Parts: sequence; structure tokens; C-alpha cells
Amino acid sequence: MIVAEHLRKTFPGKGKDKQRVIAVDDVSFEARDGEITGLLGPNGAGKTTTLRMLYTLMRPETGRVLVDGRDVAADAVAARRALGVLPDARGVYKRLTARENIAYFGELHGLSPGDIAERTRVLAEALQMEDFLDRQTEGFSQGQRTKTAIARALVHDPRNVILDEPTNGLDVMTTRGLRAFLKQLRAEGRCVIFSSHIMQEVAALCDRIVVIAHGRVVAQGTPGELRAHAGADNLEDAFVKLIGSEEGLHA
Ligand SMILES: Nc1ncnc2c1ncn2[C@@H]1O[C@H](COP(=O)(O)OP(=O)(O)OP(=O)(O)O)[C@@H](O)[C@H]1O
Repeated sequence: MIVAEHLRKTFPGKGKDKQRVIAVDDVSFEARDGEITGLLGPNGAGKTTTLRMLYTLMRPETGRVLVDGRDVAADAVAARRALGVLPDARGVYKRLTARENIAYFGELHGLSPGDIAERTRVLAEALQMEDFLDRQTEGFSQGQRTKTAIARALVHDPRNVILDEPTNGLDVMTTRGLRAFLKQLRAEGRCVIFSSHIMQEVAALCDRIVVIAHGRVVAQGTPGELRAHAGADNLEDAFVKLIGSEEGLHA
């Protein structure tokens, strides 16, 4: 379970007016075990910055993050052990094969060779990676790189999974496979959070949705609650009303 409490993050302005950019402003939500929580918002809304604070890459200026009840600022190493993260930059090692990329992360987590082999087998099957598992990742397609990065992020069997725009740039079949994989993680009782700027993506998968715009949470709840909150018949209309634009409706 991941809890975000009153997170705020600003960046120094680089333009003429030197005005600080408020990337995330008082963001709070709860992502529960056995549920998929979607962070939905248009480009520049603050999704990536929020996720970076959740996985300890950035320190919030105010507020705190709890992973399985523990403040990540108090013990970042323990928090990282409980988290599997697909960051916005996938960055797989191109001289290594997909299997070696996964194994390398397993070694960093202190797993035995036997455990690494078994986790690799399970993840490669779930993510349908068998065809390219033993190929060097240089030249991999975007989908193959994303799958390798996800498998690598989950090699230590974390209870909590954070994915930054996991289906970005993937074709329909790969997206369908990835959706099935995320549902499997949910069925295993894990806490899954992913970000997206595409409403259909979030609607297809999420138990709870946190709508974020201009660094703030403008609404959160189940798809039904969001529709009721916005007084809309369908989620698409609700989203347009909540963020005040049609951005993100058409992938
Ligand atoms: N390192 C940084 N320095 C300056 N501004 C930043 C930095 N990181 C993010 N920002 C700004 O903070 C705001 C939120 O950015 P963020 O990347 O969190 O949005 P996002 O919702 O993930 O967008 P996208 O869907 O386009 O990836 C944007 O205005 C962005 O320009």
C-alpha cells in the first residue's frame, strides 16, 4: 500500500521571469493492495514528478510518502525493496541480453542465481518475452525494451509496483498483453500504480483513479464516483469536465 500525503514539489524557473514551476501542489491519495490505481492527467500535469517522489528519486518539499505504512524518508532502502519501478526513462543496458538485464537487477537485490532464474522464467512467461529473452537489447523495439524494464523492476517480487506511462508507444497487441499482466499483479494482491494521459487506458484497468491537473488532484475515486462527482453520463465527459480540456481523450 502506498500513501501520498500533501506532496509538493517546485523547480526553479529558467525563463526571463525566473518564476518557480509548481510541478506538484498538495497531492494526497491512497493506493491500496489488490487494486490498480491510475494517475490520470494531461501532459505536464505533474504525474512523473509525483511518481518520482513515491519511489524516493525526489524528496518532496512538504508532505510524506508511506510504503506499507513506513515513511520512505526514514528508510529509503527498505522502501525501495518493497517497490518495483518502471521509470519514465527505461534505460536498459544495451550490451546485455534481456535475461542479463533482469539478472543484474536480481544480483543488486541480493537474490541467489536459482531465485533469479525462477523469477526470470515466471516474468518472461507472463510478459511474453520468450522470443527475445536471450537477445542483446541493442536494437530492441519500444515494447521489448519496456517489457525488459518491467521484468527487471519486478525481479525481487515487490509488493508495490509503480509504472510511469507503461503503455506509451506500444501497439494494440502489446498493450493488451501488458493490461493482462497488470491485472495478474492485482490478482496477486499487489498495490499497482500507473500514470497515463489517456483516459481509455485508465478506464480499462483501474479500480481507483486520481485525476491530476496543474499539479493538483482535481478528483479521485472509482470510475463510478468520478462520473457522479462530475455529473456526467460517461467517464469521457467526466474527465473533460474535471480537467477542463479534451487533452488525452484521443490516443
Ligand atoms: N527537473 C525539472 N525542472 C524544471 N521543471 C520541471 C522539472 N521536472 C518537471 N518539471 C515541470 O513540472 C511540471 C510537471 O511535469 P511532469 O513531468 O511531472 O508532468 P507529467 O504529468 O508527467 O507530464 P507528461 O504526461 O508530459 O509526462 C511541468 O510543467 C514540467 O515542465
